[in-house]
Amino acid sequence: MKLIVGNWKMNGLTPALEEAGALRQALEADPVNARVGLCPPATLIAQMAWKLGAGPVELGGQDCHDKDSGAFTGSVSAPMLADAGARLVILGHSERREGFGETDADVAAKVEAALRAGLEPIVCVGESLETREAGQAVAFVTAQVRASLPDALKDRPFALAYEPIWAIGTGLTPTLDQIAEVHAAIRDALVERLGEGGRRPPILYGGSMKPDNAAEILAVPEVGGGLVGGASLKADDFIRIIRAA
Ligand SMILES: O=C[C@H](O)COP(=O)(O)O
Repeated sequence: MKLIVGNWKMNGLTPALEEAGALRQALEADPVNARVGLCPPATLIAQMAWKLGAGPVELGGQDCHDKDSGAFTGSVSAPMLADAGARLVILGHSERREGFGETDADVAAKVEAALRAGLEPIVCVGESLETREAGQAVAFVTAQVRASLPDALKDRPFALAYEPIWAIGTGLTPTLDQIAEVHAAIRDALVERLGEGGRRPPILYGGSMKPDNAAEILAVPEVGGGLVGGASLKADDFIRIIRAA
């Protein structure tokens, strides 16, 4: 079963709760064979949890601190996300790695915090255009996988997301062969890092996934779902991507 997760990033005020309600209604009226997650801004999680109830949409955060509590002004902890109603949390998104200087070690510490709070992490990796053009995409991304996943993930539910930075919000996407190549390499790195275990964490694709390209991307081997930014903001578009799964 594919996992399709919407990441609203820093978008969404109270009226946007209606989009979440519309998503729930559509999925209840016509259920899908997919797991669906939605990661709104932290300010909306608690209200959205009431709106979504125990329905088909799981809530997530977009980041968390690596400490459970303390003097960290402005930060949100993993227990706070869980308390508000989240079950998932996106970690290591390139907008955090690039914009806030998060290292692989920082991401690994946040993954441990998420697991302590009972959250399911979605760990993001992805190369810049410069790295891809230098022929280093696979080496770069697999190095991120090896360094961002702590031992604590063994036998715990989690997902990875491959998001080429140059495809995020640009309308550009890699070819299906390029997606297949990186996803296969991520799977190998994952097995090398954490062993086969009993589970097979999904590897999501993210970066300009839209209703009209979702089906072909989701059919690529080792693409276990999607991490959707812009196209998750409107329930109609997001539902079309979910149904493509
Ligand atoms: O987390 C989502 C990704 O950054 C993709 O964003 P996008 O679908 O707007 O390109």
